[in-house]
Amino acid sequence: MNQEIKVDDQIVLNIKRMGINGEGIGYLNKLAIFVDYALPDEDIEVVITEVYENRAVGKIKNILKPSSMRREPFCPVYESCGGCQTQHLDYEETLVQKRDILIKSFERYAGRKIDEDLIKKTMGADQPRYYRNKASLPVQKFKMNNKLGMYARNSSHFVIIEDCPVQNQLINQILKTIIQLMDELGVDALNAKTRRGYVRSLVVRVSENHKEAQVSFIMMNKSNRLPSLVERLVEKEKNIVSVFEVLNPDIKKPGYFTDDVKLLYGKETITETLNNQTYLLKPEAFFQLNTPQAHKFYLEMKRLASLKPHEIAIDAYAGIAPISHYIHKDAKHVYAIELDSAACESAKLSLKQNHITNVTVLQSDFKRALSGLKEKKIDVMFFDPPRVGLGKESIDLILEFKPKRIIYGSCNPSTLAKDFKDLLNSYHLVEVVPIDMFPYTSLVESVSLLVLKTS
Ligand SMILES: C[S@@+](CC[C@H](N)C(=O)[O-])C[C@H]1O[C@@H](n2cnc3c(N)ncnc32)[C@H](O)[C@@H]1O
Repeated sequence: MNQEIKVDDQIVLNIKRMGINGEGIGYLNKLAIFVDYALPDEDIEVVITEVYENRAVGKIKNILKPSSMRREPFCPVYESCGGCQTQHLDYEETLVQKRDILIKSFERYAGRKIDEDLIKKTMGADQPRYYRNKASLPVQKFKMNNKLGMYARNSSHFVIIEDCPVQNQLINQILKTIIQLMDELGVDALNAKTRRGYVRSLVVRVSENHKEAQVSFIMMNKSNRLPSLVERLVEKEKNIVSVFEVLNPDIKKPGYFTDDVKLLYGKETITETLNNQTYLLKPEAFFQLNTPQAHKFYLEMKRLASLKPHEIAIDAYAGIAPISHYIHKDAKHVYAIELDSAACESAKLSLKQNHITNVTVLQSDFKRALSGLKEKKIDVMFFDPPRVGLGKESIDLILEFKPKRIIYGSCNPSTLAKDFKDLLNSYHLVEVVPIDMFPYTSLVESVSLLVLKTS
């Protein structure tokens, strides 16, 4: 336990920077103190709530000198929900802070000095609100009514949400209609106390450019009234073209989808168009949550790669293979590697629909698929892994292949910087472009170009 400070102490703190979860960080001597909703340059009166060996946590008691960038949050449940972390900061300034988070992560984890000029300005969103094209939200029955909500950060407290201002408005409208129909027809949400009820969560995805909607009911128990609800729903909400029922009775299991998936209405996929190419999205398959920003992300990947017509590329952690779609014309052949079977199915359907013949989809774990490509001369590798990053074993394998260029799309600056630590022994970092994929959250997405060092 730290000797300098204890729980319930009140101190005045000058906030120096923003942390990876959107909190303000100030220092008492050398001890970092993390304060939610505090902003860089502010003087804050803080009450200490937690103390550890190398850090402490505090909460704002009083803002003595507010930042000129402080703004009124636009969501009524901003603080209790916790889904967004930076609504109290001017949007343009959030972009500056995201670049800074990348720089600080490189300083901390990359094991060498990285020239800050290589890290470009964050590409902001033209429409930073109403951007999420998919909502996955729990529902609960309270006394007479069903309610939609979200569990507060690190808590089982259920925060009721009526309208989410970072979610596509069509999703908000569809969710409201579903809740009304659940009340009317007695298709109840799970009651957390009695464990009675049917619906655990609702997943709604919309395609921005076709305005098609797909609804998945994640069910604790089957309800024989669900088919009538769906009939009424699609009558009221004409954009819905695909409805699934997913049976997921194991309350302890995280996630939404199981193998027990049944199409109740319409088609298996919804259609999205990006860059004049059509994607067919199954409900379980990963697709970037912010469609216009995803377009910028893929264009940056294509630009940074500068592929040549004779080159062979790998699109690793491919999802439904949007990167392959964007780059296929520039390359001789692309291998898209993806673990999830629904995503691979969507990828194959989409490639066929777009008459693309020089992309092979390999449904496999990345390392296993790459080991199987030892005979091929891979020139360029594209990576877009989940938040855990690539990790040492994958990097060791990549270094056996030594592709000429690596394009690394990342949604986590810490794991990106840790992966750079090993990669930068053999590669030059040429450019990093942060892209604001999740406005008003602390999440930092980026694309980097690494070029093989020549001896
Ligand atoms: C961040 S998403 C990126 C998807 C895609 N590049 C896009 O932009 O839509 C990461 C993907 O990696 C896949 N994945 C996770 N672990 C994997 C592994 N070990 N091998 C291959 N793919 C994996 C996930 O199923 C997911 O589709």
